[in-house]
Amino acid sequence: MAKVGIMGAGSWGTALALLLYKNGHEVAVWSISKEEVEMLSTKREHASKLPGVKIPEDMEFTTDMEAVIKGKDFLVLAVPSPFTRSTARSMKPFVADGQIIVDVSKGIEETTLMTLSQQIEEEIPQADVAVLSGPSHAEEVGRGLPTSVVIGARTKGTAEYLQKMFMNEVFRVYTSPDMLGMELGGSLKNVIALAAGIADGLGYGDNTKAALITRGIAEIARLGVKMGGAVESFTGLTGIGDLIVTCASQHSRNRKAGYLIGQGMSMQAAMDEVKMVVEGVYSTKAAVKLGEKYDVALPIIGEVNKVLFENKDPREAVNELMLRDSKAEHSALPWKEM
Ligand SMILES: NC(=O)C1=CN([C@@H]2O[C@H](COP(=O)(O)OP(=O)(O)OC[C@H]3O[C@@H](n4cnc5c(N)ncnc54)[C@H](OP(=O)(O)O)[C@@H]3O)[C@@H](O)[C@H]2O)C=CC1
Ligand SMILES: O=C(CO)COP(=O)(O)O
Repeated sequence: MAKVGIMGAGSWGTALALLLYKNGHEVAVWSISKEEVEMLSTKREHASKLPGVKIPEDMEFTTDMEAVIKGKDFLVLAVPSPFTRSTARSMKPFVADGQIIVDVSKGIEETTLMTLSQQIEEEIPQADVAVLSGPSHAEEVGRGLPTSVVIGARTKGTAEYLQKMFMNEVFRVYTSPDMLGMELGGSLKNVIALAAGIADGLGYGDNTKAALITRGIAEIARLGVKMGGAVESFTGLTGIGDLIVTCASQHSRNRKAGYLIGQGMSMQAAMDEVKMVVEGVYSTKAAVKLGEKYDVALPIIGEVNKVLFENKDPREAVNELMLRDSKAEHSALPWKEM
């Protein structure tokens, strides 16, 4: 049995707290919000985010960060990506040398273009930082539906230790040394999921969605491989796997926000309506900057950026994608000389 501290009591933090508790670990959860701590401690259910999922009486919720960090075998960081750096900075004084922090959030910092693990390593240099990613909606993990994810870490030892801690008969965990590829896949898929939602909101069909998913992963992999990620991370659970679930699922916040935008809502109104974090909105600008920095064409991401931040009509964005210069799908094989 391990002692685990969870930082963040939103849907993902709570679902993972329950999973680790069921695996026999002792779990304490920190939230920045007094109201959230009070609600979870008394109601023993996250009614708005994980309705119907009971929280055990002996799972502690608190705003006391030090108490949740000190003496824990590992920590799980599950706050929205715009708050990863600030939360890590507040955690730093309490984190022991070599203490493991598993980041489970998905995003890229717009100003520095750093992944979340890079930000945490910068803020808490004494920590052993790992990541968990893959197709895993909290609503389904909370209900114990079969799910597969990947743990990425600097060392095989940490990855395999965490694999053992998280894995059970409905939660299958693979390991990977490619933290960069995993994190790029996890954050960039949210931008494509916004596009898929927009297409749904416009009333487009399955053909459109399949094209967005397929050309979207081509974009993500092109950039990710150029940045040093492994192609297998983009063709695996943390790439195409997470992209499929986010573009297709009724649970996806990014797809839902995109849907509302496709129906005519402004970006801000759509985010307010979703009520939970819509990470793709934050990752879009960072993705555009990464495309420029690494000189990689990102046509779908570029159009999402214009729809979100330049009030471009989504129909016009789709038209432009359809009418780009004609080209070959790929150049993996040479043409035959006739
Ligand atoms: N939900 C999911 O299915 C999955 C989510 N993820 C990722 O996990 C991360 C968290 O998502 P999720 O749990 O859904 O988000 P939620 O919106 O459900 O919850 C976020 C939590 O962070 C808290 N919070 C708000 N502001 C701050 C702050 N300034 N500092 C620290 N904490 C703050 C929120 O408190 P309050 O409620 O008071 O605002 C809430 O407890 C995201 O990066 C997401 O992409 C990854 C896989 C699955
Ligand atoms: O990353 C996720 C599932 O793997 C969650 O996606 P959303 O944030 O769009 O709900």
